[in-house]
Amino acid sequence: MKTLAQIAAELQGYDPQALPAPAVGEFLSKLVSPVADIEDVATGEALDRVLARDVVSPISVPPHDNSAMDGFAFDGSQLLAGAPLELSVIGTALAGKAWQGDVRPGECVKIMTGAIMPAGLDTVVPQEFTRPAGQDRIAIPAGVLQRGDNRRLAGEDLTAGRPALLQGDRLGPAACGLLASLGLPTVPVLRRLRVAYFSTGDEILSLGEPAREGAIYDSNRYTVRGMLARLGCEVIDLGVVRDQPALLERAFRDAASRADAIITSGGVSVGEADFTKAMMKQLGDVAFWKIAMRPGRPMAVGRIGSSVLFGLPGNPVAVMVTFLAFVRPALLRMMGCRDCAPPPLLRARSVEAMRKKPGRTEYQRGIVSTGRDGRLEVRTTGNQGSGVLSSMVQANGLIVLHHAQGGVAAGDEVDVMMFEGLL
Ligand SMILES: Nc1nc2c(c(=O)[nH]1)N[C@H]1C(S)=C(S)[C@@H](COP(=O)(O)OP(=O)(O)OC[C@H]3O[C@@H](n4cnc5c(N)ncnc54)[C@H](O)[C@@H]3O)O[C@H]1N2
Ligand code: MOO
Repeated sequence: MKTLAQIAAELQGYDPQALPAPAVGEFLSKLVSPVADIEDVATGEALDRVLARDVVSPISVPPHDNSAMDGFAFDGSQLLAGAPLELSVIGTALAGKAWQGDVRPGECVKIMTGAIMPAGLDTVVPQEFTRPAGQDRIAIPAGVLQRGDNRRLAGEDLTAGRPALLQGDRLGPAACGLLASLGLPTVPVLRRLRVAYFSTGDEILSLGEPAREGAIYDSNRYTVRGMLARLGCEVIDLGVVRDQPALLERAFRDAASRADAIITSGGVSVGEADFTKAMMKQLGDVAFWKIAMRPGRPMAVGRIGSSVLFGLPGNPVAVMVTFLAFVRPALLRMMGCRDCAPPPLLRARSVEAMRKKPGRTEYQRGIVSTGRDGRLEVRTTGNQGSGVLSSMVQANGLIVLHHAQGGVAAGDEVDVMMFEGLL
């Protein structure tokens, strides 16, 4: 386990007081490492879990050559360019009930989608391409078909003995279906990541408490809980912790004893009535960053005991932006994922001008839609204040104005990080 000082020494030009946003990901990737414990779970319960080992196909899928269409199977070597073909229908192959007999030249077998191809046959003509040509006979017009059409080959999806999924794959719905197609009732996965969260601040109210002057309800706890749930993490919700050393110490110690990662919100800036930073410093190896970005400028990172600490700024939008850009990729790495990159960027035409100075990364809340010309366009949600949580509800992506980038004119293309389904 490297100390923060060791990681800092490995990074060129590391300055915690003016950290470019791209350097944050690099730092965090050196700070965190994947969990090691493996458990078997039922395939039906494996959604969002991370594979602990490669899964080698025990069988081929599909197990036999079979038909992709309802139609007639025949030996495609009889197809001659420019010529129609007439065939006698000598039997029927059903899905789950194969045709067993011999099929000679001039003959075909009626076949259903998914039925095993009769021996020696390699081509299927869909029913609607044919016309009747007398008792138990069909005609295939010239030019509608090529040899091999509408036949699915054994093993074309998965081949016995080859890896079907790789260690570190995060199991989405398709991967769960794939495991089931292999007949695997259980799958080895890494244990779920345990993440503790608490909000700090004397002005923060929990739900159920009566409103009072100067106080606001805790929203960060709910956004963080939701974002962690989307990642498939086990959430240890420690609620709101008052700004008192004894309470903060208890919360940090409790979190560190139970969680792989601790996320907090608030108390990482330069405010006066803040014991949060002091307690982080006292209990752990923690750096206090000023990131050259907006929103999400102040952030604390490090370790308390063996737990990784992400001390997010208090502003509700800053919490979500820093989570998406930095915490989520770091947690994915801790979960053992092969792919822990931040969401990919896509290009969209900005319908409005945006002011921006080079020297920091800005994440503006954007609404991406399809323009009249069929191309993607993006508009901002308006007020970009980092306390305006409604902007995150309206937005479907973050417009990323990069570190070195200046202002944007209406009509310019910009990068957008889509977050639908992630946040
Ligand atoms: N002199 C400076 N002041 C500030 C700076 C700075 O660099 N110099 N940075 C600003 C930025 S940027 C941010 S972000 C905030 C971060 O401050 P803290 O992390 O110390 O957070 P707090 O002061 O506790 O709260 C900030 C803001 O967010 C609200 N908040 C906090 N927790 C919650 C919660 N759980 N649910 C909803 N809202 C919450 C809180 O009431 C404050 O309004 O500092 C700036 N100031
Ligand atoms: O972290 Mo702050 O959002 O830049 O207000």
